[in-house]
Amino acid sequence: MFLRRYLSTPSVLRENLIKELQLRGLIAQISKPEKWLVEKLQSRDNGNNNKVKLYCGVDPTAKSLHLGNLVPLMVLLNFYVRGHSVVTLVGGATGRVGDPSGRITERSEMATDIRANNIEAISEQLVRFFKNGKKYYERKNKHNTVEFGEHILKDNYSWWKEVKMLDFLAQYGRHIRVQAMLSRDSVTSRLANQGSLGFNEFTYQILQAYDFFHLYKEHNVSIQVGGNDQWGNITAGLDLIGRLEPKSKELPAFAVTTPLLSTANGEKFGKSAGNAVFIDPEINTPFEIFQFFYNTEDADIARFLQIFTLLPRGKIQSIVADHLRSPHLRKGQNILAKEVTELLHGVDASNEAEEVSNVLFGKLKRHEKLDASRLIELCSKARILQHANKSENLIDLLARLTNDSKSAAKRKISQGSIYLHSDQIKVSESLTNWDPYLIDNKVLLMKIGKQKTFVIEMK
Ligand SMILES: Nc1ncnc2c1ncn2[C@@H]1O[C@H](COP(=O)(O)OP(=O)(O)OP(=O)(O)O)[C@@H](O)[C@H]1O
Ligand SMILES: N[C@@H](Cc1ccc(O)cc1)C(=O)O
Repeated sequence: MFLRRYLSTPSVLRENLIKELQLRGLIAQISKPEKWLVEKLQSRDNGNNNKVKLYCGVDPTAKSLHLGNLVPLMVLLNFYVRGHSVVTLVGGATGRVGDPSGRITERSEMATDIRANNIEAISEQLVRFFKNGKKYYERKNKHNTVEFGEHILKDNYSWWKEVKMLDFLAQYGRHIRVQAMLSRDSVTSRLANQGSLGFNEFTYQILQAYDFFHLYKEHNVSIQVGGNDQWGNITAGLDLIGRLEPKSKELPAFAVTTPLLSTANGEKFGKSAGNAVFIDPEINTPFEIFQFFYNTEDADIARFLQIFTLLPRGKIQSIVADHLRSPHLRKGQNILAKEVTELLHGVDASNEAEEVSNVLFGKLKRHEKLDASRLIELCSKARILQHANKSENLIDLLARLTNDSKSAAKRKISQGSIYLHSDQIKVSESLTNWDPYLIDNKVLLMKIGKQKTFVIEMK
């Protein structure tokens, strides 16, 4: 019986989860005693029912989660598809105070109605992320029975609204040590850089510490996951749990942090740095998510596949090996882009994004039949459809699309770098009638230079 169950378990479940996450590059730090956690998860992986509960929080400082936030959420997803329950927390209370971690300047105050909208939008995204993640994993593991955990959504305002300041100080104040608070990176780095730090931001760590304590005490949530900038806040929670909860001897609590995803010049990818790619399709379309990953450097393909997908590591190795045999075909980037778009927005959105990308980046076969209505539909969804009037001449259209001068447009034409219908027809300045080049008499594909193709609806 046990053997049968073991054999029908996806191979990925049989590896120790912590080791698996480390190999996937998803772990920066784990608090001690790491061995306890590894052994507990090992016994679950061996078929025992040893589940853990873990949580990750996000403050409602924007209307949407972004790709950086997905890194710790992918840790939760890896646990969830192995039957562990995960809690995601929206910081309705903490969002009012402002986390100083990883920031050199103070946060400005946010209007109450904007915060309320953000809480609602982020809560929906968190629910959708685990719903889509479940479907995604089921599609990839059709032949195995998978046991998912539970996803629970919380807003920390639901307990903070009951807490009275005097009671809190009397009951917990002595257990929160100022020396430890002063030594947290978020505080020392701000003060060292002569940045100002209000009492609100200084006390933020207490709020997050108490959240962990509350979830541990009331719901046995014993692991908190966050990006590595959250280490101080999470370990503040461990201190409080260790001081106040007798059961922490048998059920130790843990901090698990992920590396921070950064840009090529080392900046944390996120809202504060202003370089975030959001998962809300109203802000960044599925096509833009696809495009973001399609532009991954060769050296990052394996890393991103390990972090942002649930593909087994063996499969990732073979994808990368295949990619490196002919990197110019961008097969690795294409698989990465498809997988992440599918995980976030579903199979249809992912296929559509790939279709648009094939049109834009010249992967059309010479005689491939294109349907103008479908092009219009897909490209307007991707928000890249251009419009022109058939009476507009080539030079004006070109100058408008490239946001450049007419003389620059003329130069491009004389250099022979403008093609119609992707790269099939080189354009000369004498072109006056668009009709012979239109798809179904409606759509023009114009490629400018080596890279970019414009899809233009002609009226
Ligand atoms: N670039 C990133 N890489 C990995 N984790 C990240 C990244 N950005 C945010 N996170 C993590 O996502 C979680 C939620 O972060 P948060 O809502 O503060 O986002 P943020 O972009 O860091 O926001 P802000 O810039 O306003 O601080 C935290 O655990 C944080 O460490
Ligand atoms: N401090 C976290 C969000 C958070 C809030 C409350 C928590 O209990 C946990 C995490 C961040 O800014 O990224």
